[in-house]
Amino acid sequence: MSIDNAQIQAVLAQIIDPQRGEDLISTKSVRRSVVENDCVTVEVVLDYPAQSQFEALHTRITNALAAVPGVKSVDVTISQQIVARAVQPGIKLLPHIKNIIAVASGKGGVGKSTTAVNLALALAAEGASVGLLDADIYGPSQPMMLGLEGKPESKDGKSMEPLERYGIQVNSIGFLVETDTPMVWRGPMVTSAFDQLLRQTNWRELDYLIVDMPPGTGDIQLTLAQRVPVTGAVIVTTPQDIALLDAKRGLKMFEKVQVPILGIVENMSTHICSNCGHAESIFGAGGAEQMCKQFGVELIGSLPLDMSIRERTDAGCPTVVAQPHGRNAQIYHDIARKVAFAVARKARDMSSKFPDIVVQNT
Ligand SMILES: Nc1ncnc2c1ncn2[C@@H]1O[C@H](COP(=O)(O)OP(=O)(O)OP(=O)(O)O)[C@@H](O)[C@H]1O
Repeated sequence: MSIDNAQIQAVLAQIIDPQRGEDLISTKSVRRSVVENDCVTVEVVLDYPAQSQFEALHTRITNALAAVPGVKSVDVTISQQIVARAVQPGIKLLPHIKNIIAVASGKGGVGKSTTAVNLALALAAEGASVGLLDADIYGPSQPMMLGLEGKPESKDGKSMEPLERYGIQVNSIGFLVETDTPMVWRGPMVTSAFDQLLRQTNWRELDYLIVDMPPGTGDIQLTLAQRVPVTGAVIVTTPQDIALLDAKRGLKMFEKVQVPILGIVENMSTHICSNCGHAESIFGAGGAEQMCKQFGVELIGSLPLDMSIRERTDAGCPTVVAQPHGRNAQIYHDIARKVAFAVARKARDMSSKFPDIVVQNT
């Protein structure tokens, strides 16, 4: 008796994507399945970056299908395709950038830039095309965190080429001004500098652009959140009450401009003693979790206050590349996965499918 495609689909519906906890059929990951003369061909396309998981998934699918009685051969291909998701109503996507993710914090110094750079590197490590825009106009730290110096090249005198490091494209206000120059920028100047960095950089086909936002929730941040097509925001906080209070303000600001919160990262949640490894909640515990419950958002990761994070990041080699198999890198990878899932769960962007409507008096 020959086998049919319904049997194959039924087997695929039993295979759970371990990253996601959902089966391959309900996540619409099976792009094509064909049975010809009892030979099975299956094409799986994941909508989030997961290159490191391809091999294991390939083996599982192949073994499951090969075990179906009557199957002569199995040919499985796995790839990933990240698509542009919907942004705030009325704002158009930027060319060459599929998804912009803002990394924000209500308060300065909580580890927003450290989280942003490690998030960008973790997404890139899974095969995504990633850019990092350092919009922290008051204190750009990405050049130092990535060990990058120099100015972006300009081929036409108008636009800039992003710099590259560890496989990600980068631009920062820090490349354009002397880093030790005190910057007393007024609001409108800040937003125009940000606009230039965002729109005049020749980003090359990005799946994700991670934007390291300036700290705070004032007019500048609000303007940025309003005029940039943002897929979602990640809010970084520390466990102290004061930081949480500011993080709540940040959360409300994004809600106000209809930018969804993809998750909250609690940084410096426990202190790890570098001598004995003892963990202690010196800034308090449970605050971020409570805040997430209150606002119905996900706590997507907690990083300890760990000297190695500061040492690596401040030395220009962030944790995800410096210690890729370490515990902290795994936490950043986990955060990146959750961010990518949250993005993938959003509706696709359809604005490019509609023509611009021009109203004319004739
Ligand atoms: N989990 C951590 N453990 C130890 N040190 C950390 C951790 N996270 C960040 N740091 C260090 O804390 C300092 C501040 O971090 P970072 O610059 O990322 O904060 P920020 O919120 O972006 O600050 P700013 O408001 O100035 O932009 C840096 O020296 C960084 O290396």
